[in-house]
Amino acid sequence: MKRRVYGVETEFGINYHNPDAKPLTPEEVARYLFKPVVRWGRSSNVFIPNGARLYLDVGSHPEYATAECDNLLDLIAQDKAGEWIFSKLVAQAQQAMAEDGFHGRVFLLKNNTDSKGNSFGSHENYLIPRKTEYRRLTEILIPFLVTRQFLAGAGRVVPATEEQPAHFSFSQRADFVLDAVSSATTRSRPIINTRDEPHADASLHRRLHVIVGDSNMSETTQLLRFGSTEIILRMIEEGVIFGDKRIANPIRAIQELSHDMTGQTLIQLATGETISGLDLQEFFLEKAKSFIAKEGPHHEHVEPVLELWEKVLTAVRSEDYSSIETDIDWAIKHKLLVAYQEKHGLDWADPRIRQLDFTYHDIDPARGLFNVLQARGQATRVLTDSDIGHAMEHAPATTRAALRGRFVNETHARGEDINVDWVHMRANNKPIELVLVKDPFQTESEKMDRLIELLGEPDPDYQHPDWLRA
Ligand SMILES: Nc1ncnc2c1ncn2[C@@H]1O[C@H](COP(=O)(O)OP(=O)(O)OP(=O)(O)O)[C@@H](O)[C@H]1O
Ligand SMILES: [Mg+2]
Repeated sequence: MKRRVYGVETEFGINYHNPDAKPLTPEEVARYLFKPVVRWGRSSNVFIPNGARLYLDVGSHPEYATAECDNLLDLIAQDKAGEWIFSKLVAQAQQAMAEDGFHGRVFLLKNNTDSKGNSFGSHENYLIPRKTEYRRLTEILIPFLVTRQFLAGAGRVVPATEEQPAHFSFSQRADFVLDAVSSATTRSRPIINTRDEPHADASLHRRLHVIVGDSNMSETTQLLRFGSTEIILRMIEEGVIFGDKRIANPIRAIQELSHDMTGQTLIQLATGETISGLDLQEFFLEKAKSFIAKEGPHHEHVEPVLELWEKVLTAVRSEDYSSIETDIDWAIKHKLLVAYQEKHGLDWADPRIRQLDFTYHDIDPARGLFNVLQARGQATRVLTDSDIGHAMEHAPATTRAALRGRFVNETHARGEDINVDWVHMRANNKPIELVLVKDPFQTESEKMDRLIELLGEPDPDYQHPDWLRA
């Protein structure tokens, strides 16, 4: 596929610091967070004007799933827009709680594990042709994903256990992965989830669901994460021969590699061969470079992604991270934590260091440590603030999300009761069939035009609530 549809889902962690006698549970805090959402959309599971889905599942991990994007920068902007929307919802929740006599502080964290050892995800979705042989795809993709943590891990302070002292690891998520491929997302927590829900014409397409990734704060890291994976997918689809790189025990490998910051841990392949994690990832980079040299780049971000990919592997190999300490989440975090340790004479086991790890992921623009570093120019960007503001209010223009965005805008401006999912849109009180958009690239629909005409005049005073505006 030269033009691909992507989407990313983020589950956020909630922290509540509670000075009151009667504590609020994370579930109760989540309910405060979603009050304005329910007021606006009559549900805690809504599609918003930028085409994204915002919802509160069982438990207390609010989720934001971006609209379908066909361009990496759109994808990153749509994902960041989710952080900005939730940060407005946090401020509103904080106020509503204070009015009810609760004086704690709410923190929404875009990370993948909490202090109690729970894990929550960041799921990537890639449109792939149905004809791609799925088994071959997973056999190539899993060794790539097991070693992708060098490129896109968000870094984690790992508390001491009986076997190991406290230390820093590449990945947030690696320790919680339990399976290579599976159709369950929570129970077995696989690298690739095989549940077959294409949200598209199933005879043509499949939606590849990668659930092993860390949530990223850094825009540059996101570019490398999604961009490198997309290049590998393209190569698989073009029939590039990778040889047999299956890892004998992918779960053990992903965990061991995460904890060795040299990248030199040896892993055993199914063929019996052993190879270091770094050499395995380097193999994919070299393959990608020669493929692109031969075929040419298929979109404008291919070359920058390859350059960044090489830069990161060189840095890991030299164990000198200075060339990537503004680009890659784990390296940005590592630099920050090491500087703090040196200044205060602390080690990895100190609870203050662990706290800083969490605070790195706080989505609050003024309080979150990543956001503070970025504002000071210590994290490189691929977007501007106005790109993100735009993505809060506008769906991507080049996928069916454009139709969904238009539908949500037009119906809310008329107070219509609606029903929406990734492929369907319906105004419940209008006697017209639902609009069905199975093609993720479709941006026009006559049926939608007719439906909107039927709706009559919009309320001239209608405005989306503040949390949906930049
Ligand atoms: N055909 C498609 N190809 C690739 N990505 C898609 C396609 N259709 C939708 N997406 C993306 O897939 C994601 C779906 O998010 P959603 O949270 O609804 O996931 P799910 O896996 O269907 O369900 P759940 O999270 O409830 O288990 C969104 O980011 C969306 O943009
Ligand atoms: Mg989801």
